[in-house]
Amino acid sequence: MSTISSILHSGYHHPVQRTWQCQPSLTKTGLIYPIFVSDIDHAKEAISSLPGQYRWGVRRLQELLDPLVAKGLASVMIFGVPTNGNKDAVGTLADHPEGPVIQAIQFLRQKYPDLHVSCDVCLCAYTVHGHCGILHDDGTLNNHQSTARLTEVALNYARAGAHMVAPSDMMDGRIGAIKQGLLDEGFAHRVFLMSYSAKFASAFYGPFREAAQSSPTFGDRKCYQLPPGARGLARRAILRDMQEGADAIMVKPGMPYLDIVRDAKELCPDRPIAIYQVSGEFAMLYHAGEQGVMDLKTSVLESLACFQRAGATVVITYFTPELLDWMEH
Ligand SMILES: NCc1[nH]cc(CCC(=O)O)c1CC(=O)O
Ligand SMILES: [Zn+2]
Ligand SMILES: [Zn+2]
Repeated sequence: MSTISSILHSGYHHPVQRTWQCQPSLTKTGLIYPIFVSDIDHAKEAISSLPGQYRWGVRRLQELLDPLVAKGLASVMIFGVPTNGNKDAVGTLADHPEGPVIQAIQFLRQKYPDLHVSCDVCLCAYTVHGHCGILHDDGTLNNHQSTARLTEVALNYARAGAHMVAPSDMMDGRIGAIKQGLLDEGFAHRVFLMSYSAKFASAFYGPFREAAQSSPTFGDRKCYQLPPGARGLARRAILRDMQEGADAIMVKPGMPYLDIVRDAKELCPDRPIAIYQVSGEFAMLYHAGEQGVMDLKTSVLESLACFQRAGATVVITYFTPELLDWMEH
């Protein structure tokens, strides 16, 4: 015989009651769509590792975005993809006035007045060696020079009109340096700083590196991205970035790291918490759906519900176009 307190099912028998048991649901403004922008103006190159995603030339971005904006797309995150010949030691093309990112910011701001335009800030897609910062001659990271260069890049994105900069490089001290730069240049009141605070050295970035052509030519990123099992380092990085002036904290990848999202929410209860459902997660769900192993819509919506349950308020996902069809608000 069950006791009164053992009865749970009556609390969620009806669909309305089920909504009462859940976090307030995420709406379309909580989604950020990552887009790859090529330095070839008229490009539309399929990315084989990310089915359905393309490297877009600035001149063709409208083809991608007109229908999505009509469905309620609120926010994009720009990733520049320069052709290999243009890469150098300091990532000049990251913020060159004719480069893909600055061109895309200017185009999007002028074409879509209500669109929230954000930029990933990193050097790996623009350096010859494919690392996220500037290197010493012996191949180790020059944290000081890297931070200065990343600050310059973030400020140039702000000057071009970006509403948000999101540094993914993982150099020590870059959040403080960028915040100070934004303050000094008078941008701090209109440019939002989202830190990739808890970014782990993950195999789940594999498909992205093909998309952005940003694989390191030697070594790996384990010296500047967190070891997957390192909860303590993640918590310290979250607290540090909050103290250095991050307006929001991001956790990346998403699904295997939901405990870290919960940690971020508890450490920073008054800031938006973002989660990046990365390229490898997209690929897993996509291929499972395609093979009929799982239903794509159901599993993607479930991942979203779980991100929210863990404490996320913003979700960066390649499924944004589908979600705009699947979500009602
Ligand atoms: N620093 C660049 C960057 N920004 C976002 C991702 C990964 C995104 C994804 O996998 O979808 C990466 C790759 C990396 O750090 O290796
Ligand atoms: Zn990088
Ligand atoms: Zn090392």
